[in-house]
Amino acid sequence: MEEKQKSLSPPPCPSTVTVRRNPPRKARAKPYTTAAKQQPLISLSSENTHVVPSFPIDEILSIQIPQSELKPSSSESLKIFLRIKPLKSFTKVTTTKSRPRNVWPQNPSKKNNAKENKNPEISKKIKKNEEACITLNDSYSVTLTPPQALQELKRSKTEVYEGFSHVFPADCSQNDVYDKMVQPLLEDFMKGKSGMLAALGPSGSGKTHTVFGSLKNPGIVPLTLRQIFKKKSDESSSRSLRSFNLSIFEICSERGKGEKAYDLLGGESSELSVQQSTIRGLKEVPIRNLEEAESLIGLAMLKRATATTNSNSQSSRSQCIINIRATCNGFSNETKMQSSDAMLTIVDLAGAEREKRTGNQGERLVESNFINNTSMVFGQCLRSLLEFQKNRKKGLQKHHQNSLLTRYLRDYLEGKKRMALILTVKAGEEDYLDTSYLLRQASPYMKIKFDNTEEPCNKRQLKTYPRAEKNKKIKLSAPKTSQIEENFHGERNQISQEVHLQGKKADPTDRSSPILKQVTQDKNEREHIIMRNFSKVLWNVLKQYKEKLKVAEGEICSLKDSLQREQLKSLGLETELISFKSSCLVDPCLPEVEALVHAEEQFEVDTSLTNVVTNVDDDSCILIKTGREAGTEESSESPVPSNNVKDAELVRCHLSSQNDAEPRSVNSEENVEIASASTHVEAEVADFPRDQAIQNQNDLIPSPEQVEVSHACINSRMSNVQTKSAISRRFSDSEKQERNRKLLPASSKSLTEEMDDLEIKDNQIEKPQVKIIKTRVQKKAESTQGQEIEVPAREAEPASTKKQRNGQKPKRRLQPASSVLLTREINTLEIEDDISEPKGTRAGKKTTVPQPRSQGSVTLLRLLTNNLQL
Ligand SMILES: Nc1ncnc2c1ncn2[C@@H]1O[C@H](COP(=O)(O)OP(=O)(O)OP(=O)(O)O)[C@@H](O)[C@H]1O
Repeated sequence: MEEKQKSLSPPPCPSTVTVRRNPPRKARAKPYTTAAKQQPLISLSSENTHVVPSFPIDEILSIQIPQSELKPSSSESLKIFLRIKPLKSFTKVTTTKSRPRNVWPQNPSKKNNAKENKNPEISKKIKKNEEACITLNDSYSVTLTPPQALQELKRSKTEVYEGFSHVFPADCSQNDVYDKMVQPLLEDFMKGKSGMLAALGPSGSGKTHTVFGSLKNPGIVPLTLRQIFKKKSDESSSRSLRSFNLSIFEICSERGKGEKAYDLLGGESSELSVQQSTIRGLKEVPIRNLEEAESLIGLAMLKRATATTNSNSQSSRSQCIINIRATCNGFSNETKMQSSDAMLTIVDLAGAEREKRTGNQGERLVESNFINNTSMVFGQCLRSLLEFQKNRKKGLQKHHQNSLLTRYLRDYLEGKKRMALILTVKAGEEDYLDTSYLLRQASPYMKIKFDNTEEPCNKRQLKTYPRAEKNKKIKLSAPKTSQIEENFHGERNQISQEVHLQGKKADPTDRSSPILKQVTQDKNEREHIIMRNFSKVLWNVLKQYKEKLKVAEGEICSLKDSLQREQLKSLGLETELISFKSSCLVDPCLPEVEALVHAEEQFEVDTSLTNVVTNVDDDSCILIKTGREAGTEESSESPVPSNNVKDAELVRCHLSSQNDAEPRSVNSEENVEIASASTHVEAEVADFPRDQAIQNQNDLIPSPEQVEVSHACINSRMSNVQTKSAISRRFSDSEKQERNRKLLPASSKSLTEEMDDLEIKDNQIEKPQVKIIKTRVQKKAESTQGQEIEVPAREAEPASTKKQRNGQKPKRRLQPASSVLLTREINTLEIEDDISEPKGTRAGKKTTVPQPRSQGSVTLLRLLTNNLQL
């Protein structure tokens, strides 16, 4: 009972505070944990009656139960060992470099002592290098302490790595490693179980040394071979039938392009074909004894790619894989060995290296990239397997596809076969980062240890600043006013409490307090920021609206443009409609004109030539009338109704354009109309026999009534002119031309050549009717042949003009504005010139001989001139 009570001593009080940053992992083996924790509880209950003993530090150290709990079980497929490289070797390298050539090797310790005496700086340096960053806690855990420089920067903390199968201290031997790490695997291998051994660590940390060793200190491979053949020799006595084969190959990168495998026991063409995880063509050399095996190993090492780097004078530049295959040819009753083959794989990985440290360049740099990449992938696979071992529910994350090595070792990295991994680390301070990186990646467990006494103060300092963080939260979460107030009051209370704690009496309502002032200022600043942000948002919204308005204005402008275009189109259509109407107005008149002409013929036959002239005058707006045919006689006896006379007049104007060949300059549309009208009258009058005109000269003197009628006719003509001018104002030049082709044929005299061409077309259209008229007029001319008398133009001045000169004004004096222009145009006309001016070629078609202007036309012109003058 006493022994039991002694063993159930009170729980130890730790000398240092260890804070676990990461929460306790569920994957940790719980049976150990619970057992370890239950034990102190029991002891507490049992020790209530006893006197509290003195603080048992020794016992604490002996009760490292958690360490034993982290010891992985032998059933786990992955075991991780740690080997610390002695610092001495690093010092040795340093001294070797400083050793002059052509000098025999000396005792290093003596040499160092001598140097220390000579140069104290060097001794300091060596001493400094001798300071280790890693210390062994026990056989399963180590503590990694950052260098002082990093500690000051607070970039790193002391880390405790635990859960290793075994930690080999710096002074351990190769045999220790073999015994603890290789022996169990070899035993299983000899029983027919495959297994793998791998060395992982930064460059120059002793992987190759651990795996191969030297002649003096043979490593895993030679020791294993020795053991194998030793066992074989033992078994040979017991008639065991087993054979072993050896194959060695390396995986390296070819100029950084890809991974390639080379057979280190093959001939010259040693490159191997790689298909996924299978390597084909690998030569397996049977090994019958240790000597053969060692020689093969030596041969392979010579072939293996190595190079000198800053970290290692003979650095491995490839991943080296050694396979020892055991083939069982029979069944041993003693060992119960299985008949299947077993493979023992030993891997010497190339060491990861930092570029800065190695100073690699060119090909070396490419190699180191490949090595680092492979090491990283291997480390990822390892980490996944470790996590999977802790918590199998999570599942295994697979990374093996990312490199040939991990693909080849897939079964091991997925935990399907047993694997023992030895991590080699350098213990120097300057190796801290490399070591820390490796241990974080490959150690089973890690703890961060806070032993800095300043931390509580820091935490207290942090505690005093959450106000700023609170403010930020408020700002981001668009707070309500009540929330802000609440926080504000909370802050104020907190501050008052703090002040109270400091021994000062502070009134929360006292705004003069500097702290409260600060709070108020903070609040104001916060409000200011809120308002500023709000105004920014508003400003942005306004900007957006402005842009939208601009877009809308642009649309309005485009719509306006399109509207104007549509209006122009409609105007064009309207113009076409009017022209079409006018053409329709002309065409129906043709039969009426024909009827008029027929009526004229009948009238000619029935009556004398005088009557014919009268009829012609009727048709031409009764400009020339005999006194007998005035008044009611015209309306009753005329075969054509008065309204039709106007239409006929229009047609006649149109037709008479063929006879108009006299070119005249035309200033406006109105002038063209009037000119055409006048020329038309002239042509009409000129077509009649001169003697007839002379005969009727006295009769041609119009009465006042006749003058009125003629005025009415002129006014109606003027109204036509006005409408045309109104139209001309509305339309473009091209439209005017088109319109003139239809409405203003009589202006051919004054039109340009272009219009003359158009007239030709018109002539072609109107030709048949014109011919009829011509033939009839010719008939008239034949009938009155020999009666022609040349009459001077001045003599043929009509009496109506004389009457006008005498002051007799016409009843209707209404004249449109365009008539002013017309008047000017008429005034410019020289009647005398017109009379004497010979007709053009076109006129020649009808009247071959140039004739002076008739008296009637002169009269008409005078009449027009007088009537249009203001
Ligand atoms: N435990 C040790 N005891 C004595 N010397 C060691 C030990 N470990 C390594 N060395 C020495 O350190 C040097 C570098 O070791 P090694 O070549 O094994 O490193 P490495 O990890 O294989 O490097 P790399 O990855 O670059 O190949 C060698 O000269 C080796 O003898």
